[in-house]
Amino acid sequence: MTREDARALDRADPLAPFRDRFALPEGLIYLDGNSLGVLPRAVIPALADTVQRQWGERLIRSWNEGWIDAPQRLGAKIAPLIGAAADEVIVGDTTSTHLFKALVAALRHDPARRTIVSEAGNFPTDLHIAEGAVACVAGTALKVVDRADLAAALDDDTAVLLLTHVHYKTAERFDLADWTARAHAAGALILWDFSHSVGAVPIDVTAAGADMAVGCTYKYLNGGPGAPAFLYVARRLHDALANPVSGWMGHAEPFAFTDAYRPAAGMKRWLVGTPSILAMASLEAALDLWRDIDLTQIAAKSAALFAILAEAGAAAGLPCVSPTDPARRGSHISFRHDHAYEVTQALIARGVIGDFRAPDVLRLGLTPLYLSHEDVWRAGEHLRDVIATEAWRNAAYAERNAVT
Ligand SMILES: Cc1ncc(COP(=O)(O)O)c(C=O)c1O
Ligand SMILES: Nc1c(O)cccc1C(=O)C[C@H](N)C(=O)O
Repeated sequence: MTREDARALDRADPLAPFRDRFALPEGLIYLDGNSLGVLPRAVIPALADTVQRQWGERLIRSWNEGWIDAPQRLGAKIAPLIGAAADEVIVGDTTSTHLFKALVAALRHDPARRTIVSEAGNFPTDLHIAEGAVACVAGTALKVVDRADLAAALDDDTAVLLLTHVHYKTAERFDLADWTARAHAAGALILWDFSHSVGAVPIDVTAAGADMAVGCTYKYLNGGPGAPAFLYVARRLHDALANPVSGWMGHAEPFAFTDAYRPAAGMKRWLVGTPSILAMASLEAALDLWRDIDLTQIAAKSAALFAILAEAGAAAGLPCVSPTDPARRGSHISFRHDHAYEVTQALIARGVIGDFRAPDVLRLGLTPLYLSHEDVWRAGEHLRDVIATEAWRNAAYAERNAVT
């Protein structure tokens, strides 16, 4: 791949016009959109309006002018990105909180089933929250096994299988329909974490028959730091599952101010307390970008960007830990190196922002909406140079940051 080849791909790229809709810092090649997405330009006026007019002028009246329905309205905007119906998704809280609510609900669904099954090496919060959930439901347990042992771990004691669709470190992707069917064959529910797949790969929860899913919105959906997360529950389970964090926003009549809790119908029962409207406003403006986007174009461009870095990594002699088959991975590429931390820092010093995941992974996010093929080609050239010249052996690059 030459720079000219990359430029030719950019000229033919149907997603190229979206780049201008993001405030990309000058001179930076940003390969960390899988951790914190770039600021969409539309967020700036949307936040200004929310602060100055909605909060500043309309004040409390704004609750009746769009704020109170924001969780459902934003859920309906996320729904097409995961193949759900508009009324099957709600936005609010964090991914961690949604995981807790969904896991406890699943454990209480069928008291004869007492186990959560999940994967060793899953993103830590998923396992930590699962640990917390079983501690809250007497007689239940968490079974964490290697990926190769997951199928054998499912049995008639499994209440719920918790899987992260795309692995945060390696980018390995579970087959959504296949693993949903396996959980169902064992009589269990399935809960998917789409944090690394929503906006990165096509998802169809309806076709797969998935039960529940959660996901964060600050990565590929560019909702902003700490943007509210989403929860999907299949409509057939809406009445059957109960939110254990029974707050007033999930009440059937929050403004009746009654003492006793009575859950709302549909997804509204999964709400807890007052949502952060400023965070919702930022996310909503970011979600509106997705209205006209064809996810198959996202997948095709992601594969093309991956191929560029895979070639550069191979030329540098770096082992790639991400699957070679695009259908079996998400939208980042990870390489192994004994000094991956220092390599990451050396790249950052050159204006190529990726991240390090302990103990030895260099992770580079490929966000088709705002990266050009030429950006990624240039990142590949820097990577080759940092490895070939051993530029990473600079003592300054070994100093550890709090957030890596
Ligand atoms: C798979 C996965 N789940 C959950 C989270 C985060 O959860 P929260 O937004 O609650 O911090 C992340 C990343 O931060 C993640 O990669
Ligand atoms: N959520 C994050 C945060 O609050 C600070 C730093 C990084 C993050 C992340 O998103 C980490 C990310 N989930 C990962 O896959 O590593």
